[in-house]
Amino acid sequence: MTTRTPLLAGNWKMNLDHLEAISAVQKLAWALRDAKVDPESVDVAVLPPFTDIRSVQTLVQGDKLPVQYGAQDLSVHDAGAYTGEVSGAFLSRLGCTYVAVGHSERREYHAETDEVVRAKVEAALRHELTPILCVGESLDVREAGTQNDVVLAQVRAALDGFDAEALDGLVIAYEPVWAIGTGKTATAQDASDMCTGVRGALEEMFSAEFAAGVRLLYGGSVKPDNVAEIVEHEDVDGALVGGASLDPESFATLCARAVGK
Ligand SMILES: O=C[C@H](O)COP(=O)(O)O
Repeated sequence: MTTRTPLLAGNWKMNLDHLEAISAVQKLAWALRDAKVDPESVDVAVLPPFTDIRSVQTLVQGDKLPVQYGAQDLSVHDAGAYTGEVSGAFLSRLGCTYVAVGHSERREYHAETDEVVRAKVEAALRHELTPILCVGESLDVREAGTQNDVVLAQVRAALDGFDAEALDGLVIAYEPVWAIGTGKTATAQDASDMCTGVRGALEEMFSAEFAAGVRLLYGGSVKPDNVAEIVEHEDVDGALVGGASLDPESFATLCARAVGK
Protein backbone atom coordinates (compact mmCIF):
# COMPACT_ATOMS: atom_id res chain seq x y z
CA MET A 1 0.00 0.00 0.00
CA THR A 2 1.25 3.45 -0.90
CA THR A 3 2.06 5.73 2.00
CA ARG A 4 3.63 8.53 0.02
CA THR A 5 2.28 11.96 0.95
CA PRO A 6 1.17 13.84 -2.18
CA LEU A 7 3.24 16.92 -3.01
CA LEU A 8 2.08 19.91 -5.00
CA ALA A 9 5.00 22.25 -5.60
CA GLY A 10 4.63 25.63 -7.26
CA ASN A 11 7.71 26.69 -9.21
CA TRP A 12 7.29 30.43 -9.61
CA LYS A 13 10.30 30.67 -11.93
CA MET A 14 11.34 34.36 -12.34
CA ASN A 15 7.97 35.75 -11.27
CA LEU A 16 6.71 37.64 -8.19
CA ASP A 17 9.06 39.90 -6.24
CA HIS A 18 9.44 39.65 -2.47
CA LEU A 19 6.48 41.92 -1.74
CA GLU A 20 4.25 40.01 -4.14
CA ALA A 21 5.53 36.79 -2.59
CA ILE A 22 4.31 37.78 0.87
CA SER A 23 0.86 38.50 -0.44
CA ALA A 24 0.77 35.33 -2.56
CA VAL A 25 1.82 33.00 0.25
CA GLN A 26 -0.62 34.56 2.72
CA LYS A 27 -3.46 34.22 0.20
CA LEU A 28 -2.41 30.67 -0.60
CA ALA A 29 -2.59 29.70 3.07
CA TRP A 30 -6.07 31.22 3.41
CA ALA A 31 -7.26 29.60 0.20
CA LEU A 32 -5.94 26.18 1.24
CA ARG A 33 -7.77 26.51 4.54
CA ASP A 34 -10.99 27.55 2.79
CA ALA A 35 -10.65 24.62 0.40
CA LYS A 36 -10.18 22.31 3.41
CA VAL A 37 -6.82 21.00 2.21
CA ASP A 38 -5.48 19.05 5.17
CA PRO A 39 -1.78 19.86 5.72
CA GLU A 40 -1.39 16.49 7.45
CA SER A 41 -2.27 14.59 4.29
CA VAL A 42 -0.76 16.70 1.51
CA ASP A 43 2.39 18.80 1.21
CA VAL A 44 2.00 22.14 -0.56
CA ALA A 45 5.20 23.99 -1.40
CA VAL A 46 6.32 27.08 -3.27
CA LEU A 47 9.68 27.59 -4.94
CA PRO A 48 10.07 31.39 -5.21
CA PRO A 49 13.02 33.33 -6.63
CA PHE A 50 16.02 33.53 -4.27
CA THR A 51 15.28 37.18 -3.41
CA ASP A 52 11.86 36.22 -2.00
CA ILE A 53 12.90 33.39 0.26
CA ARG A 54 13.74 35.40 3.39
CA SER A 55 10.34 37.13 3.21
CA VAL A 56 8.56 33.81 2.70
CA GLN A 57 10.48 32.29 5.62
CA THR A 58 9.50 35.14 7.96
CA LEU A 59 5.84 34.83 7.03
CA VAL A 60 5.60 31.03 7.06
CA GLN A 61 7.52 30.59 10.28
CA GLY A 62 6.03 33.65 12.02
CA ASP A 63 2.43 32.72 11.24
CA LYS A 64 3.00 28.95 11.23
CA LEU A 65 1.45 28.66 7.77
CA PRO A 66 0.94 25.17 6.35
CA VAL A 67 3.08 25.92 3.30
CA GLN A 68 6.54 24.52 2.66
CA TYR A 69 9.08 26.37 0.56
CA GLY A 70 12.32 25.91 -1.27
CA ALA A 71 14.54 27.24 -4.03
CA GLN A 72 14.67 26.75 -7.78
CA ASP A 73 18.40 26.03 -7.97
CA LEU A 74 21.60 25.98 -5.91
CA SER A 75 25.33 26.09 -6.45
CA VAL A 76 27.46 22.98 -6.59
CA HIS A 77 29.80 24.86 -4.22
CA ASP A 78 29.25 25.60 -0.55
CA ALA A 79 31.06 28.98 -0.37
CA GLY A 80 33.78 30.98 -2.08
CA ALA A 81 34.54 33.11 -5.11
CA TYR A 82 31.57 32.09 -7.25
CA THR A 83 29.93 35.37 -8.23
CA GLY A 84 26.17 35.15 -8.47
CA GLU A 85 25.91 31.66 -7.02
CA VAL A 86 23.75 30.70 -4.04
CA SER A 87 24.93 28.02 -1.65
CA GLY A 88 22.82 25.17 -0.31
CA ALA A 89 24.12 26.20 3.11
CA PHE A 90 22.38 29.57 2.75
CA LEU A 91 19.15 27.93 1.62
CA SER A 92 19.26 25.60 4.55
CA ARG A 93 19.71 28.56 6.93
CA LEU A 94 16.59 30.10 5.36
CA GLY A 95 14.60 27.03 6.35
CA CYS A 96 14.12 25.70 2.83
CA THR A 97 12.78 22.17 2.63
CA TYR A 98 13.27 21.62 -1.11
CA VAL A 99 15.49 22.68 -3.95
CA ALA A 100 14.77 22.00 -7.61
CA VAL A 101 17.75 20.51 -9.41
CA GLY A 102 18.19 20.07 -13.15
CA HIS A 103 15.06 21.89 -14.27
CA SER A 104 14.93 21.81 -18.07
CA GLU A 105 15.27 25.60 -18.16
CA ARG A 106 18.55 25.28 -16.24
CA ARG A 107 19.69 22.46 -18.51
CA GLU A 108 18.77 24.40 -21.65
CA TYR A 109 19.61 28.04 -20.84
CA HIS A 110 22.52 27.45 -18.46
CA ALA A 111 24.01 24.39 -20.14
CA GLU A 112 23.66 22.22 -17.05
CA THR A 113 24.93 18.76 -17.89
CA ASP A 114 24.03 15.51 -16.14
CA GLU A 115 27.34 15.86 -14.32
CA VAL A 116 26.41 19.30 -12.96
CA VAL A 117 22.96 18.04 -12.03
CA ARG A 118 24.49 15.18 -10.08
CA ALA A 119 26.82 17.61 -8.27
CA LYS A 120 23.80 19.75 -7.36
CA VAL A 121 21.97 16.73 -5.96
CA GLU A 122 25.06 16.10 -3.84
CA ALA A 123 25.21 19.74 -2.73
CA ALA A 124 21.54 19.65 -1.73
CA LEU A 125 22.04 16.50 0.32
CA ARG A 126 25.11 17.99 2.06
CA HIS A 127 22.84 20.71 3.41
CA GLU A 128 19.83 18.56 4.25
CA LEU A 129 17.73 19.96 1.46
CA THR A 130 15.36 17.64 -0.38
CA PRO A 131 16.23 17.68 -4.07
CA ILE A 132 13.37 17.82 -6.54
CA LEU A 133 15.29 16.24 -9.40
CA CYS A 134 13.77 17.33 -12.72
CA VAL A 135 14.01 15.08 -15.76
CA GLY A 136 12.26 15.10 -19.10
CA GLU A 137 12.63 14.68 -22.82
CA SER A 138 12.51 17.22 -25.65
CA LEU A 139 9.94 17.11 -28.43
CA ASP A 140 12.30 15.51 -30.95
CA VAL A 141 13.05 12.71 -28.49
CA ARG A 142 9.33 12.16 -27.88
CA GLU A 143 8.71 12.08 -31.64
CA ALA A 144 11.50 9.55 -32.06
CA GLY A 145 9.92 7.42 -29.33
CA THR A 146 13.09 7.21 -27.24
CA GLN A 147 11.77 9.16 -24.24
CA ASN A 148 12.14 6.27 -21.82
CA ASP A 149 15.80 5.78 -22.65
CA VAL A 150 16.55 9.49 -22.33
CA VAL A 151 14.66 10.10 -19.11
CA LEU A 152 15.92 6.99 -17.35
CA ALA A 153 19.47 7.88 -18.41
CA GLN A 154 18.99 11.31 -16.77
CA VAL A 155 17.79 9.65 -13.57
CA ARG A 156 20.69 7.18 -13.51
CA ALA A 157 23.27 9.92 -14.20
CA ALA A 158 21.92 12.21 -11.47
CA LEU A 159 21.80 9.49 -8.83
CA ASP A 160 24.85 7.48 -9.78
CA GLY A 161 27.02 6.51 -6.84
CA PHE A 162 24.73 7.63 -4.02
CA ASP A 163 23.47 5.19 -1.49
CA ALA A 164 19.78 4.90 -0.79
CA GLU A 165 20.11 6.18 2.74
CA ALA A 166 21.64 9.46 1.55
CA LEU A 167 18.77 9.94 -0.89
CA ASP A 168 16.05 9.49 1.69
CA GLY A 169 13.13 11.83 0.88
CA LEU A 170 14.19 12.35 -2.75
CA VAL A 171 11.54 13.76 -5.10
CA ILE A 172 11.73 13.33 -8.87
CA ALA A 173 9.68 15.45 -11.26
CA TYR A 174 9.04 14.16 -14.76
CA GLU A 175 8.57 17.21 -16.97
CA PRO A 176 8.46 16.62 -20.71
CA VAL A 177 10.06 19.77 -22.11
CA TRP A 178 7.46 20.07 -24.88
CA ALA A 179 4.70 20.33 -22.27
CA ILE A 180 6.24 23.12 -20.17
CA GLY A 181 4.44 26.42 -20.49
CA THR A 182 2.99 25.37 -23.83
CA GLY A 183 -0.51 24.37 -22.80
CA LYS A 184 0.27 20.87 -24.13
CA THR A 185 0.01 18.32 -21.38
CA ALA A 186 1.26 14.78 -21.63
CA THR A 187 -1.67 12.44 -21.33
CA ALA A 188 -2.28 11.10 -17.86
CA GLN A 189 -1.25 7.73 -19.25
CA ASP A 190 2.05 9.14 -20.62
CA ALA A 191 2.80 10.69 -17.22
CA SER A 192 1.90 7.52 -15.41
CA ASP A 193 3.90 5.27 -17.76
CA MET A 194 7.02 7.39 -17.31
CA CYS A 195 6.64 7.54 -13.54
CA THR A 196 6.25 3.76 -13.47
CA GLY A 197 9.41 3.48 -15.58
CA VAL A 198 11.33 5.81 -13.25
CA ARG A 199 10.22 3.83 -10.22
CA GLY A 200 11.37 0.65 -11.93
CA ALA A 201 14.79 2.20 -12.59
CA LEU A 202 15.06 3.26 -8.93
CA GLU A 203 14.25 -0.29 -7.88
CA GLU A 204 17.03 -1.61 -10.12
CA MET A 205 19.53 0.99 -8.89
CA PHE A 206 18.68 0.81 -5.18
CA SER A 207 15.90 -1.42 -3.84
CA ALA A 208 12.16 -1.97 -4.05
CA GLU A 209 11.77 -0.39 -0.64
CA PHE A 210 13.65 2.74 -1.66
CA ALA A 211 11.78 3.01 -4.96
CA ALA A 212 8.44 2.73 -3.20
CA GLY A 213 9.27 5.71 -0.98
CA VAL A 214 10.33 8.21 -3.66
CA ARG A 215 7.70 10.77 -4.57
CA LEU A 216 7.30 11.16 -8.33
CA LEU A 217 5.68 14.31 -9.69
CA TYR A 218 4.47 15.25 -13.14
CA GLY A 219 5.07 18.76 -14.47
CA GLY A 220 4.05 20.49 -17.68
CA SER A 221 0.94 22.67 -18.10
CA VAL A 222 -0.75 21.24 -14.99
CA LYS A 223 -3.90 23.24 -14.20
CA PRO A 224 -6.82 22.93 -11.79
CA ASP A 225 -8.81 21.29 -14.59
CA ASN A 226 -6.39 18.48 -15.42
CA VAL A 227 -4.60 17.76 -12.16
CA ALA A 228 -7.05 15.18 -10.81
CA GLU A 229 -6.74 12.98 -13.87
CA ILE A 230 -2.94 13.17 -13.78
CA VAL A 231 -2.44 12.32 -10.13
CA GLU A 232 -5.03 9.55 -9.94
CA HIS A 233 -2.45 7.09 -11.23
CA GLU A 234 -0.72 5.00 -8.58
CA ASP A 235 2.82 6.08 -9.45
CA VAL A 236 2.15 9.83 -9.74
CA ASP A 237 2.41 11.45 -6.33
CA GLY A 238 1.74 15.06 -7.21
CA ALA A 239 2.74 17.84 -9.55
CA LEU A 240 5.39 20.46 -10.15
CA VAL A 241 3.36 23.42 -11.31
CA GLY A 242 4.68 26.50 -13.08
CA GLY A 243 2.25 29.09 -14.47
CA ALA A 244 -0.77 27.82 -12.55
CA SER A 245 1.00 28.29 -9.22
CA LEU A 246 1.28 32.07 -9.61
CA ASP A 247 -2.33 32.76 -8.72
CA PRO A 248 -2.74 31.61 -5.11
CA GLU A 249 -6.48 30.93 -5.26
CA SER A 250 -6.11 28.92 -8.43
CA PHE A 251 -3.14 27.00 -7.02
CA ALA A 252 -5.13 26.19 -3.87
CA THR A 253 -7.97 24.90 -6.06
CA LEU A 254 -5.45 22.78 -7.95
CA CYS A 255 -4.12 21.37 -4.66
CA ALA A 256 -7.62 20.62 -3.43
CA ARG A 257 -8.57 18.84 -6.65
CA ALA A 258 -5.36 16.84 -6.58
CA VAL A 259 -6.42 15.31 -3.29
CA GLY A 260 -10.06 14.91 -4.28
CA LYS A 261 -11.61 17.87 -2.46
O1 LIG B 1 8.54 23.61 -12.99
C1 LIG B 1 7.46 23.66 -13.57
C2 LIG B 1 7.33 23.30 -14.93
O2 LIG B 1 8.35 23.80 -15.72
C3 LIG B 1 5.95 23.41 -15.52
O3 LIG B 1 5.64 24.72 -15.90
P1 LIG B 1 4.16 25.02 -16.45
O4 LIG B 1 3.21 24.46 -15.42
O5 LIG B 1 4.08 26.49 -16.57
O6 LIG B 1 4.03 24.28 -17.74
